[in-house]
Amino acid sequence: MFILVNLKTYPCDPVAVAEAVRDVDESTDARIGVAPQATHLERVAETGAETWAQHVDPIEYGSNTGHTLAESVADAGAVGTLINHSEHRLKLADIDGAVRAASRTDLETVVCANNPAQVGAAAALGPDAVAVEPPELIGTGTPVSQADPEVVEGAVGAAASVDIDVSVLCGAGISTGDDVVSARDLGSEGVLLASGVAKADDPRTALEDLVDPL
Ligand SMILES: O=C(CO)COP(=O)(O)O
Repeated sequence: MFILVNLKTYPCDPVAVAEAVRDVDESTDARIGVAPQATHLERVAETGAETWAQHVDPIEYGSNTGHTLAESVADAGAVGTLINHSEHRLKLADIDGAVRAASRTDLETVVCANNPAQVGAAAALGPDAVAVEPPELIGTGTPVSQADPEVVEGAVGAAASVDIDVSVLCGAGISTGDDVVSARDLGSEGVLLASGVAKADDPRTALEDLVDPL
């Protein structure tokens, strides 16, 4: 299972979380990555944790003030990027452009989607993975794998019917090892989560709990 921790803009210490991600990753068969804010990418990558960007724009080098260039996040040490997170939605053409921008510099891509229909559309753009996250469950602590198992199974089916090589993650409300196991049982190859780690009193313990049953 791939556990990707999105730090959003939560007021946590990104380096401390990254060090916990690095250490817990070494203690488990699961793969763990962390997606800090763009300004923290370099410091996070220097810890040795698998580092992801939260977003890249569908642009090339040039006159793009305020945008995020795939080459720059790769230079900062990121190995992958989220695209089209529910809190950073893009138009379909821009999702396509962002996937291409990431591919230019060999960043792994996870395109987020709200539901199975969007997962099918996202999978058709050729990312490495899609992540289904019902927006109404994000940040609630109610795990998608329990509250809406059909959406996870539907996403797995939708992606497989378009491109069998596109992995499926799920997210929203995931915070325990049991949630991760439920997600796996529904066919998900990983989870995308945020508050369960970023807002935990002790992110390291939260990470250890997440991988414990795997
Ligand atoms: O948006 C999410 C991960 O990208 C999910 O957030 P929560 O884990 O806080 O529900």
